[in-house]
Amino acid sequence: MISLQFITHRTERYSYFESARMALEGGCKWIQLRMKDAPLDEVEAVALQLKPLCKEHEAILILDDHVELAKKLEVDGVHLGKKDMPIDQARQILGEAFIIGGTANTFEDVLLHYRAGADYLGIGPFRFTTTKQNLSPVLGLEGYVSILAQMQKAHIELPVVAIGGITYEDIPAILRTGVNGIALSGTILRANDPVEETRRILNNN
Ligand SMILES: Cc1ncc(COP(=O)(O)OP(=O)(O)O)c(N)n1
Ligand SMILES: Cc1ncsc1CCOP(=O)(O)O
Ligand SMILES: [Mg+2]
Repeated sequence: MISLQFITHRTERYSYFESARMALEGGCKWIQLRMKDAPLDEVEAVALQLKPLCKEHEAILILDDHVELAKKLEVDGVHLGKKDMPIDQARQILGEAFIIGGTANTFEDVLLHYRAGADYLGIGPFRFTTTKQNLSPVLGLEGYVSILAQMQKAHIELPVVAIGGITYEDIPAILRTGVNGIALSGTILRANDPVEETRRILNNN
């Protein structure tokens, strides 16, 4: 079964909590609470609701961007990009027990995150997506092949999660590039039945 990280996103149909609940119900074991532009107190309220549910499902809960909140709420970790707190600074605040993920679009990004002590990398975008503004250049399959080859040459062994515009049909080919997992938001949230779609993704990959 693949390693699947579900990333929450604002939709007309579902609340952040409901979207994460459906992914968990479908068997997802890794939730990233991403509430772009939401006030911190709202992120805190949803995270507090989600934390026991993730525990019940034996799933990891990480927050997008909010290092201090992750520490305060004792969730499992954070995901940080170029515009967020640097990973080495986050590590000083969170210590070794928290998971810290970093966004990469190039091998140079990978090197920086590796040296700063990231636990995993979210590499993307695979293709264009409207889930995130100000996207970095699209990587396609060749982008993953190239970055993973450079990582291997440099003996950098960090788990890689592919992200950005990934559909159900894309998953087998992306996994064949050697990435360790997939992060999805829209593909699950746009499905008629997000619980079933999560199950279908997990059971067939
Ligand atoms: C798994 C994963 N990979 C990449 C990202 C993007 O993070 P970031 O570059 O900080 O952009 P925002 O998500 O904060 O808009 C991610 N969140 N998760
Ligand atoms: C957060 C993020 N970072 C790069 S692409 C992306 C969005 C992923 O969502 P989707 O699977 O809907 O494209
Ligand atoms: Mg960020």
